[in-house]
Amino acid sequence: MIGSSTGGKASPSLPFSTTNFPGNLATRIDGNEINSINNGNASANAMTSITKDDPDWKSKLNIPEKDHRARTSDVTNTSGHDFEDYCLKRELLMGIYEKGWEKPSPIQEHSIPIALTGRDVLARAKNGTGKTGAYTIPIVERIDPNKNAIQAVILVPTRELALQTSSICMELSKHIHLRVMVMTGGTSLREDISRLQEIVHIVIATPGRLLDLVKKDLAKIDACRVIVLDEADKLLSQDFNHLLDDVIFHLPQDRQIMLYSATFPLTVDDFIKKHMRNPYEINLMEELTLKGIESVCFAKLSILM
Ligand SMILES: Nc1ncnc2c1ncn2[C@@H]1O[C@H](COP(=O)(O)OP(=O)(O)OP(=O)(O)O)[C@@H](O)[C@H]1O
Repeated sequence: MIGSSTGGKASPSLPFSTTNFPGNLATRIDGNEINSINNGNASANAMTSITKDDPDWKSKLNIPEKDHRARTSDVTNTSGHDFEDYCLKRELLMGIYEKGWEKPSPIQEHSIPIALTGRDVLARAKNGTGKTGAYTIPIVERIDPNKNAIQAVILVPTRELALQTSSICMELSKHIHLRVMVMTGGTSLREDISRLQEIVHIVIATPGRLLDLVKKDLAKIDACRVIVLDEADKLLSQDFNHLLDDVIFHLPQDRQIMLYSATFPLTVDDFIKKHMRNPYEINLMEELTLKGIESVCFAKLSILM
């Protein structure tokens, strides 16, 4: 095992402060309400004052108050990229800036440009360093809102993480007509089935519920070309491991797989070898700084440790 798990999502000691997270819907509304949100409405209202070619669009954004609290080097030690460097849609940039994110964090700098190319990604970074943005930004960029199909699946180990992730995803895409669905165990299956009759572009799910709906042929993921495993170490633990092979089996051959985690224990190796193709590796953990070293396989590192 390369390192030990640092536990779940955001906590007060994490590199980015999280306490004033402006739109933390996950703490205010439950999954069913999230499921029914239509980002399109927010978009229609907000877009009336900013036209597509408006050169002053940035100055008209509704930017939250700046957070002046101290941040650790995990998030400040960047190469100086701007979100605009990645040629993202104007509407997505608006969502990013209105979330209060001025510049990409290191994991976002490493991940976004590669993920945008469709290549598989294997990323290791501490909790709270912006991993969610590192994969949701390229996913939102590549979704076609006019196509009525599940185009991306984000798998997480718990319902709480699914809700947190969906709230970030919806905030970032609030100016785009995207439909995000949370699909987790412990909720009404019937409501999920009825929600699936409507348009869904992005599914954020725990593996068991997703697989259940896929096997019943209610959730169709045969056109889904991107899958993310967030907290991949937990998803590929013995509890879930067997489910993941099954989920991947239902995806098209031509798909992108991205793994994000603070740790990559040996249990992840099998999955990487079996399903991933020449993944681009990112490792931002201090004890394994790989700056300037290319193609170092996590598997080899784990043997050395
Ligand atoms: N580029 C950015 N600029 C400023 N704040 C950011 C940026 N990216 C993410 N954040 C904020 O940092 C906090 C932590 O981000 P996030 O939850 O994505 O981290 P994470 O690495 O996914 O953590 P975990 O592994 O615990 O899920 C959130 O409040 C998020 O809004």
